[in-house]
Amino acid sequence: MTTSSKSTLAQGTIVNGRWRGGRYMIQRLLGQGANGVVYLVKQMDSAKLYALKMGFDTVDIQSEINVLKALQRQSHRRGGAGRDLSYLVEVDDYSLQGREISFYVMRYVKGDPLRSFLAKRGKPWLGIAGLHLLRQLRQLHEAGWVFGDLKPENVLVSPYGEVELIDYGGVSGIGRSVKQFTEWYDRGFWGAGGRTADPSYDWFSFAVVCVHLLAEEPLKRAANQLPQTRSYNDLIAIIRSDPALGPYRGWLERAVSGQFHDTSDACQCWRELVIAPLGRRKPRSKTPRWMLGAFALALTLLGCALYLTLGF
Ligand SMILES: Nc1ncnc2c1ncn2[C@@H]1O[C@H](COP(=O)(O)OP(=O)(O)OP(=O)(O)O)[C@@H](O)[C@H]1O
Repeated sequence: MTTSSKSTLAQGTIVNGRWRGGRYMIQRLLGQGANGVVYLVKQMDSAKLYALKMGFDTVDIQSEINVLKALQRQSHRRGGAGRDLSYLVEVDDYSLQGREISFYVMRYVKGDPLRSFLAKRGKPWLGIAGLHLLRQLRQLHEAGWVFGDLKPENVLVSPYGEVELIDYGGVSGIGRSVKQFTEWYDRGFWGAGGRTADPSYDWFSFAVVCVHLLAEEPLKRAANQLPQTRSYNDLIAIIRSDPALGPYRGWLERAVSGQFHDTSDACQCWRELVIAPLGRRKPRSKTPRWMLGAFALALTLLGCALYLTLGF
């Protein structure tokens, strides 16, 4: 049905859906990955903004669409619980110079990739963002799926730390093989287990994402070793010794060794370690006033986000 295209479309191009008649005007390129290209588009009828992904390869994009549709059906059956029903908006084909290109339209997520979010807001915000991310994974796991290709670029974070997973191309049914992964976050790469899709595969990737964001240099050194010397023990050694990982140490060690009962348990443990420091903060002495002000503002923002996230 479809051939692939790696060229990008210019701003102002109208994408006409061949079968469903939807019309979308390209506003700008949002990003391009291995599987496709994603544009910010305006729906012509409603003037609403969406993200539109065109696949390079029909089979890959179709499997992504199938997962999103299955998640939507599951959510319908559960009366709206689970994956947001409004995420997948439309699926269609676009004719371009005699070729058919499959595309889907999804909610436009206004946010920063996890790494830029933390660079802007500060490393302590990993607590909030991580909790939102684990809740998303819990929903997915409870519905019978594993995300698979979890990495910082696939996590978009809103200014208050709410998280949206993007790129469902790596999602697999529990019990199947993980179909798409990225080396550093892959359990097999570290000799820490197989590539069967089970919730612990995502816990492992989530833990390496945290190590990557907080202790990048030692992770890079360990990952760059020869495959025959690189091992799960290198990860454990970093987790046990790197000071930046201190607050998360216990959780990370359990995650890389798959020691949670389920993802609900993983969420609960993470929630506890996010709450714990709140009772321990003391005002500092001899600190310039402007710094106290900035610190108070940052704490207030983090506090508001915590309040909204944890629902005190
Ligand atoms: N719903 C969305 N809202 C906003 N931006 C998005 C959305 N979906 C994707 N993007 C942007 O487009 C980029 C590419 O999207 P995506 O990761 O789905 O492509 P891919 O080809 O599957 O990538 P990969 O090579 O990581 O598999 C993302 O990094 C992100 O910046």
